[in-house]
Amino acid sequence: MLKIQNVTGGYSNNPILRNIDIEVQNGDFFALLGPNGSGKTTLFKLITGQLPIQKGKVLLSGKDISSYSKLEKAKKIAVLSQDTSVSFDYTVEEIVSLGRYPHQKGILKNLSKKDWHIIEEVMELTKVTEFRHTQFRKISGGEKQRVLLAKALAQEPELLLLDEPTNHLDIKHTFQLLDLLKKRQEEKGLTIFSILHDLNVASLYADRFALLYNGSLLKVGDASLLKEVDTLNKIYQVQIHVQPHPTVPKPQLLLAPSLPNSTHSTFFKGNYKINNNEQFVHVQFQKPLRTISNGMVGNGIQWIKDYCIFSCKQYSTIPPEEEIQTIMEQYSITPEQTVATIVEGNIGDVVEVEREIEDTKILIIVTPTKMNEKIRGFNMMVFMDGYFNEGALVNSLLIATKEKMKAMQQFGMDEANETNEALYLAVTQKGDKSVTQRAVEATLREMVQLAVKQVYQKEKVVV
Ligand SMILES: Nc1ncnc2c1ncn2[C@@H]1O[C@H](COP(=O)(O)OP(=O)(O)OP(=O)(O)O)[C@@H](O)[C@H]1O
Repeated sequence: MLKIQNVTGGYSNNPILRNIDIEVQNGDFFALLGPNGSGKTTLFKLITGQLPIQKGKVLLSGKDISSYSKLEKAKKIAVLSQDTSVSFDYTVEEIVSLGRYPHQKGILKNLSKKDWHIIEEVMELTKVTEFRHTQFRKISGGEKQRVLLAKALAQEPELLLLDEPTNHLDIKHTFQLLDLLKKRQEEKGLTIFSILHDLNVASLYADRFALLYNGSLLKVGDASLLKEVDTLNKIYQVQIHVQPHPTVPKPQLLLAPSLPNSTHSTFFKGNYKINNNEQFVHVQFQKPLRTISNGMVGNGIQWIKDYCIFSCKQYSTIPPEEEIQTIMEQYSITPEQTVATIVEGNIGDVVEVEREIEDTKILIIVTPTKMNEKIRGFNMMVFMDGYFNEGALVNSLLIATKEKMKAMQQFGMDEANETNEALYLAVTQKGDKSVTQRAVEATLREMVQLAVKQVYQKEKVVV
């Protein structure tokens, strides 16, 4: 549909953009990304003919774009730029009807029945019908944006060029506008080429992406381009973390403030305290840790400061969340960053095991759940002072579980024991990213074994 071939160009003799090659396929939603000043608007202007191309060419449906007449071009391309100013004092409806101009026939260029049908349809789609008779200058920036989109759609273009179309829009209208464009793309095969600033929004809607940096094309590709964190960190100069969207199969970026980040905290020494008796264990840290857990409250992956296990004689019919809330109130534990589980039986004394491997400190806190003075299960909290990605977190969780089972079997307990056991694994996310997972794994195994053994020794269980 649109082929940008080795294009160089810019303002007078200053070629802002150099050797740009981009191909936009028929029916694609293509997002042009890049930081401020990277040349996105300049490229836009080179395509629309507002700026002369110094080298290379732009092809539209295989034909040099400069060989199209103005009217021919207007039948194929509609442009929605950032400039929402309009020279005359038109009403909204008049502006939208201007979009039909390239299709009007005859000398008088009157609007036909079909033209009116399309005008009504696009005004409905963009939700501007209600102010159709209002002067364009009297509506808000976001409403103007929608009216100009209606005008662009009234043109019935094959290709829609958009320069940051969501600039003036709030979240609701941003998503409404992009939903509308996506529908138009899917139902009518509209090809969309849009400058977008918000990488997460771009990820949700676009099929292909181009990344401009300093006037050069850095990357072209599908959504996996947004997973190239090192490239994005470099060109946007912010700390970016990528993660999958929980319901849409697209990546989403999380940004971190560039505040001083201490390499390693000394979080084990004096930075946590343990309260423990037969009814509960409460491990409290001064700062939250990224935690993966099977808690009844605060489960999944969350930032947690308070790690609780409460005991009960027998599970009641009250939902555990409510029961936990009551218990937490009783002990004055705030619920904001808390993970908590209720287990059946009494809670035994805690055992703490601490190690350091390759600069990563690991602390394991284990408590047994007991019934009739017999150990029925083990609750385990693993704290690690280092950076762990999600794969490493899941892996560590698996190792801790497996090793606990093995240790329990060595002491004659079988896994058929149907008690609820708490497993919390927490990391500080500080320090060097390249913790050698293998070394951590081996240490973790040894620590879990030791912790379980010490619980048996403490509880004076004879094997
Ligand atoms: N009219 C102009 N005359 C000369 N240079 C210009 C002109 N407009 C922009 N530039 C320069 O061209 C470079 C690219 O600007 P451009 O507007 O294309 O960037 P952009 O990627 O669209 O940025 P933004 O995200 O801020 O809109 C900038 O260095 C800018 O200073």
